[in-house]
Amino acid sequence: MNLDTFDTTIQSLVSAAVKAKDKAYCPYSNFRVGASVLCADGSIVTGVNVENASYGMSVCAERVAIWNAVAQGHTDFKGAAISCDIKGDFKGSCGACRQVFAEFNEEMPLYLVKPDMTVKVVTVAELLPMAFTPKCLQEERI
Ligand SMILES: O=c1ccn([C@H]2C[C@H](O)[C@@H](CO)O2)c(=O)[nH]1
Ligand SMILES: [Zn+2]
Repeated sequence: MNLDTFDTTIQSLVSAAVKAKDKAYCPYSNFRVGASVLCADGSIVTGVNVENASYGMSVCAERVAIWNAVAQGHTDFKGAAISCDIKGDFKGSCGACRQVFAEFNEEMPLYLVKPDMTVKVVTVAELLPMAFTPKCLQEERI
């Protein structure tokens, strides 16, 4: 979908993810990712992937965005946008990030953004069916 299909809030969310990508710290993969989350009060918080010489310590843009937002007092998320430089088919977030999104809102729309600024919308539930969420811990147990 074209960006002008969306309302101005989502356009801002998408633009924030694309702009954030410039700050990605990815000297090992050279794979830049920018993410943004839309909070219930309308604020937008961004993240980038942050890599490390100890490769396994690297973290994705999506989780940095969520963690930044939580650190700023937000836990009610209405959507997230993710921008990377892949020109081909849209790519969904990694499994770890899907799980972190599901913690807060399984129905949350994710706006996947390609370099030509076309957007695909998928929900967290579509990317991570049967997620283990906080509700699961309230289920009756033996
Ligand atoms: O959805 C994704 C997939 C990968 N990465 C990062 C992790 C690593 O820094 C680089 C290559 O995997 O891209 C993200 O930030 N988000
Ligand atoms: Zn990830």
